[in-house]
Amino acid sequence: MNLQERLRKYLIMGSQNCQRDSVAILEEAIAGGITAFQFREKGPNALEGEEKLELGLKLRQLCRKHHVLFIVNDDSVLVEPLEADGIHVGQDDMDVEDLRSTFPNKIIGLSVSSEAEVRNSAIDVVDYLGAGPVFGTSTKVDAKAPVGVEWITSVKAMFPDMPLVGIGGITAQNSRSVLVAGADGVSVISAVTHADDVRSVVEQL
Ligand SMILES: Cc1ncc(COP(=O)(O)OP(=O)(O)O)c(N)n1
Ligand SMILES: Cc1nc(C(=O)O)sc1CCOP(=O)(O)O
Ligand SMILES: [Mg+2]
Repeated sequence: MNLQERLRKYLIMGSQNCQRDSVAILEEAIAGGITAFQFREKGPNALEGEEKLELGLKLRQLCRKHHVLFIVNDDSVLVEPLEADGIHVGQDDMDVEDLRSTFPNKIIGLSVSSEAEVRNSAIDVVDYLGAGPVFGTSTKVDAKAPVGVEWITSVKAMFPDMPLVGIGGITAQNSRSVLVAGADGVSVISAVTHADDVRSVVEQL
C-alpha cells in the first residue's frame, strides 16, 4: 500500500474527544477499517506527561498489531518513545525543515488552509498535506473559517503527486464530496468518536 492508500480513512483522536474508553473506540474503528490513526491528546481535559505516554503506548500497540499507520500530533518528543510512523504539524508548530532533519525517515504531515500558508511552507520536505477545515467544526476551538471542498481541489491541482487528506466537519454523509474533490483520504474526529456505532460509521466513510 502506498501512502495515498494508507491515509484513506484517517482517525484522529485523544481521550478528550471520547465519552468512553478511547482504547475501545480505537479497537472498534480498526474493526471498521481505518487505515491511519493520529494520537492527538490536546486541548481541554487532555492527558499530560506520564498518563499521556501510557495511553499513547496502548493506542500505538493496537495500531501496530493491525497494521494501521500511527502518527503523533505536534509532540516531537513522543515520536521515538511511541515508535511513531510519523508526526503531523500545523503552521504554528515545529518547523518542518527542522523536523525533517530530526526525523529523516519518518512520515511528516503538514496542515495547509490557504494559498499564503502554501507559499510560506517547505512543501518539498513533507510527505502529505492535511487541508481544512473543509466544513465547520466544533472540535477544534481555534479552527480557521471553513475552506470548502474547493480548497481540496486547489491543493490537489498545485501538488498532484502529494498525498492529501481533508479535515474538519467530515462525516459519513459528506465524506464522498471530499474524495470527489480530489482528496486521497478523509480525517475525522467527532463523527467517529461520538458515534453510537463507531464501526459502522467508519465503514460508511
Ligand atoms: C491530518 C491533519 N490535518 C490537519 C491537522 C491540524 O493540525 P494543526 O493545524 O497543527 O492543529 P492541531 O491538530 O495541532 O490542533 C491535523 N491535526 N491532522
Ligand atoms: C484537528 C483539526 N484540524 C483542523 C484543521 O482545519 O486544520 S479541523 C480539526 C478538527 C476536526 O474535527 P472534526 O472531525 O470533529 O470536525
Ligand atoms: Mg498542530
